[in-house]
Amino acid sequence: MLIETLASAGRSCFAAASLRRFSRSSAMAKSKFEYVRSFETDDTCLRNCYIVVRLDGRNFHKFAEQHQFAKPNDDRALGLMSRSARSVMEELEDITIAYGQSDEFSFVFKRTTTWFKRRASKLMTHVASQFSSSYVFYWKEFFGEQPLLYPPGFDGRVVLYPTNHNLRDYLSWRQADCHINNLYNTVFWTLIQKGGLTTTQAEDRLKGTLASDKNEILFSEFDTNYNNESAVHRKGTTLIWEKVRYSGVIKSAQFLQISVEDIPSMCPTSSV
Ligand SMILES: Nc1nc2c(ncn2[C@@H]2O[C@H](COP(=O)(O)OP(=O)(O)OP(=O)(O)O)[C@@H](O)[C@H]2O)c(=O)[nH]1
Ligand SMILES: [Mg+2]
Ligand SMILES: [Mg+2]
Repeated sequence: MLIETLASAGRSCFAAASLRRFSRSSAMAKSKFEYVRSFETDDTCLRNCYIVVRLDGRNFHKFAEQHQFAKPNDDRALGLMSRSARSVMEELEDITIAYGQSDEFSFVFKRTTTWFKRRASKLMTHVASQFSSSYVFYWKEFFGEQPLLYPPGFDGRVVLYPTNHNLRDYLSWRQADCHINNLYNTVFWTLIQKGGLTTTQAEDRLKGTLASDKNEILFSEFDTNYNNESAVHRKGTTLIWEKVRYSGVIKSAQFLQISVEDIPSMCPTSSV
């Protein structure tokens, strides 16, 4: 077996290395292979910037179909995304805000974080792996006996924002994306599920319509006021730490689920 061969080779290397330790000075301890380290590139994130890691589900269009997600929004899937994001915030240091919608979640690290020496690849991979393993770990809590058919994956990217204004605009941008998609999807699926249209007919009906037209279709044809739809569906989910007092000492310990617009009033401007 290849694995066994490598393992026994590893053991004899180790024995040889131990012997050499007695015969060579510590200055000589570096192996001739050490130079390969210099191939690693420096990916330290610029100081003073907010580090944002955004994850997005890989091919979730297919994943949602195969796991029969409700259309346009599946509360089990959204709950599982938020639960996984909570696990990331609990396990990893210095994340102050997380914002999620659909199959994506953004995590905002403190400006001053020195976690993993601000190395982008370390931060991103820790967030992605903690999130992915939590998604699988907590699956049953949200989907019960419905089986997870294959392991889901999430891609990650790191973006730096130098000012509070930029960070707020970033979060507003993701929330605007949520709003635009959700309004479209809500009307689209209403036309199909309640109006009896085919997907092609619904697409044609919505071609070139503005937000006001979509609101009007919902209101006049289906007696639905879009503003009364669930806030989580319209605005996404924001997780922040809530400061709570334990015997006189203030600690950040609980999660609040709030709307992005409420962030400025909940956090001091120096940190957001
Ligand atoms: N039915 C349903 N589908 C969902 C829900 N949340 C996410 N999705 C699906 O997930 C997709 C996410 O979109 P994208 O991230 O742009 O596309 P993707 O298929 O994941 O492709 P890549 O991200 O490029 O890998 C949506 O288009 C939906 O098909 C949900 O609550 N219900
Ligand atoms: Mg995706
Ligand atoms: Mg997405």
